[in-house]
Amino acid sequence: MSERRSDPARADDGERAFFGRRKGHKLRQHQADLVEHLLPHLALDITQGAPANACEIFDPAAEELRLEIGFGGGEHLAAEAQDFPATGFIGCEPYVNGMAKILAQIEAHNIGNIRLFAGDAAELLAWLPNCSLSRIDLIHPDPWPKRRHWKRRFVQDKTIAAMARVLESGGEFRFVCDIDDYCAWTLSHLARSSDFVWLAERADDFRLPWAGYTMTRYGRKAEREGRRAAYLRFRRV
Ligand SMILES: C[S@@+](CC[C@H](N)C(=O)[O-])C[C@H]1O[C@@H](n2cnc3c(N)ncnc32)[C@H](O)[C@@H]1O
Repeated sequence: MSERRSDPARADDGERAFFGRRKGHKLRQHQADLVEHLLPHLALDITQGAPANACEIFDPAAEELRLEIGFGGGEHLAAEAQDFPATGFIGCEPYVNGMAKILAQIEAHNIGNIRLFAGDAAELLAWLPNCSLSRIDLIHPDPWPKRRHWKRRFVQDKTIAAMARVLESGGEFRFVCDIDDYCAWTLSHLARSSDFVWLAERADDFRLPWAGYTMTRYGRKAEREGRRAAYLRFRRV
């Protein structure tokens, strides 16, 4: 992974450094065409103010709005968007090769209820109005397993507060991860937030995916390598 030099510990004045990679292998011609010609129609421009009713980023306005952070190849995002056509979905992914993949699925299946942001989800969260989302999914986030890199994990007190601000009351933050330490980290960070409650009542509530869950590329990789994912659901109180 390419890394910025700045120390995220010093990015403490409201700014959060981004550490993922933005580019991988060269895009095929059709993928490059989609990024050049289709993405501008679907991309959110966060340099402009958000509409007071964020559902109006869709025309006609969506019934509700959901966000998937770091959608990777877009398997889960594309499936959810097709299963819930009245819901508007924002997919956030800084990695251009992932962006090309979701654009190909949007084109192939003529999906009309996805908008995209090709940047850091923390910036997108800051742009969204209060109480604008019914759900946020963070599926197999970059795990940053080394202790000195934990501060690069997406789940931090600040991003939890940002998610709490944009989620409506009763909305959900859903987190899927196959790295035990990151699951424990997320549980302990969410536990000390008064904005969320963990919804698990029995082990199967976090050991098994929720109904209708679409496995992602990283989920399949974890299974192949013998790691079991946890499926954590938190409700915004
Ligand atoms: C391990 S991959 C998982 C991809 C996909 N969710 C899956 O399960 O296959 C993590 C993804 O999160 C993206 N990512 C990392 N930091 C991010 C951030 N700050 N905002 C949005 N996406 C981010 C990466 O580009 C990468 O595609």
